[in-house]
This record gives sequence, structure tokens and C-alpha cells, in this order.
Amino acid sequence: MSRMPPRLPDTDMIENAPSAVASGAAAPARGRFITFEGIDGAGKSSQIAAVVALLQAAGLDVDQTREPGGTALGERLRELLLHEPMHLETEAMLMFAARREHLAARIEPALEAGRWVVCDRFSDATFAYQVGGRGLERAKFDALEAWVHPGLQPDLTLVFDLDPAVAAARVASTGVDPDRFEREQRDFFERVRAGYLERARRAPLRICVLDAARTPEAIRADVERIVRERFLP
Ligand SMILES: Nc1ncnc2c1ncn2[C@@H]1O[C@H](COP(=O)(O)OP(=O)(O)OP(=O)(O)O)[C@@H](O)[C@H]1O
Ligand SMILES: Cc1cn([C@H]2C[C@H](O)[C@@H](COP(=O)(O)O)O2)c(=O)[nH]c1=O
Repeated sequence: MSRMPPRLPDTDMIENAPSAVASGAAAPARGRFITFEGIDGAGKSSQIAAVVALLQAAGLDVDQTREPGGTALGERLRELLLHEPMHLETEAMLMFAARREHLAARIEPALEAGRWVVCDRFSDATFAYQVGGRGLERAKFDALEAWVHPGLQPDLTLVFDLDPAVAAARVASTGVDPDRFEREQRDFFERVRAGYLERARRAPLRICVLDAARTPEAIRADVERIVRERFLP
């Protein structure tokens, strides 16, 4: 009889580690970590700049970054991941390798220094694309996530939810050569979308799902309302 792998707590139950208390001078309050997610072409990149501008206007120090990428090594891994055919598990491990570097070199130091980090994709993308889209075993994803960032999840994740047919038309309209992921078929993106929605059901406090079929202006108003309500007095 096979045994069920131990289940990790839903990510809403994970509290981010508090910043170390320095002796003497008070340490800066830890920054917040906000991530944007969705299938290719859902429109998240178009909204990130608005959130960064909103936070900066509130006087916050913001670091905008992306995954895979965000460091010199991570950007080199990104090139491989987006263009080089590879085994599914290689792909998943390279995503987490780039993430490990990103966390160590950029995300953690920024948060510790009180900066806010706004990131285009994080581990929810690995769950959606590699587990949902490609069929990576969940236990392997859970193990990688627990290894690479135990106790750390974004403070807020915005998932841009869109019909893959509409998203594909948006990607095509950019005229940019599609990468290895963008060349996938509709059924792949249906599974990725379902992966995001499943992840959102498991962490309803952290993850907000937005209807990305609306106008950019309507989406932007929603995004700004959520960020204000959550973080800005
Ligand atoms: N709400 C929207 N309605 C119509 N078109 C949109 C909308 N949002 C973005 N677009 C357009 O769709 C295309 C893809 O948008 P964007 O690059 O923001 O998507 P993305 O989710 O970041 O995609 P990727 O993950 O592939 O980078 C762009 O040409 C953009 O102008
Ligand atoms: C982090 C991450 C990303 N992906 C995929 C998703 C996208 O197709 C590309 C990144 O391109 P973008 O236009 O910058 O969004 O990589 C993935 O499959 N798994 C991941 O963990």
C-alpha cells in the first residue's frame, strides 16, 4: 500500500520569519514581498509598474525584479530555461536554483533592509507550470519549496486569471518571437491556469485572483485598491 507524502501546511499558514532584532539601534521593519502571477499574456507585466509607482509614491523603497532571473546568474539560467529543451525535473530544479540565488543575493537582503520587493513570478509559477502544466510530482515540488524557502511566502500574490485563448492572442499581438513556454498549446495553459486556481484555493488570504479579461484601467483600479487596503494607511 502506498503512503501519502506528508502534506505541507497551506501557504497561508506560513508566517514569514521576523527580522532579527539588533542590539542597540532598532532594525528597520522588514519589507513586504509582493508577487504577480498568471499564464503568459495574462497582462501582469503591464500592471507591475503601476504598483511600483504606487508604493514609491507612498515613500517606500521598492526593488522590482522577476523570475526566473533577478540576478546575473539567474538571468543566465533564464536564457536556458526559456530556450533550451530539457527534462521536466531539470526544468523544475533550475527554476528553484535560480530562485535560491535570487533569494540569497537580492530578495532576502532587500526585505531585511526594509525594502519592498515586487517580483514578476515566484514559486506559485513553478506549481502552476511544472506541476500543473507539465505534471511534476507534487511531492517533488513540495520538497523543493520547503528546501529553498522554508517559512517564506510572499505577503501578497496577485494572480491574473485569463482564458488561454485570449492570452495567446495577446502574446501573438506583441510580435515577439515566442519562447519555449509561449509555444505550448492551449491545453497546457488550461492546466497551468487550473494550477494557479488550485494554489489560490489553498492560500486564500495570500493569493488574490483577478479577472484579467477586463480593460487595463479596470484591472489597475482593482490592483491598486487591493494593495492600498492591504498595506497603505
Ligand atoms: N487588460 C488587457 N487587455 C488587453 N490587452 C492587454 C491587457 N493587458 C495587457 N495587454 C497586452 O497584452 C500583451 C501581454 O501583456 P503583458 O506583457 O503585460 O502580459 P504578461 O502576463 O506579463 O505576459 P508574459 O508573462 O508572457 O510576460 C501586451 O501587448 C499588452 O499590451
Ligand atoms: C518562475 C517560473 C516561470 N516559468 C515560466 C513562465 C513563463 O512562461 C516564463 C517566464 O517568462 P515571463 O514572460 O517573464 O513571465 O517562465 C515557469 O515555468 N516556472 C517558474 O517557476
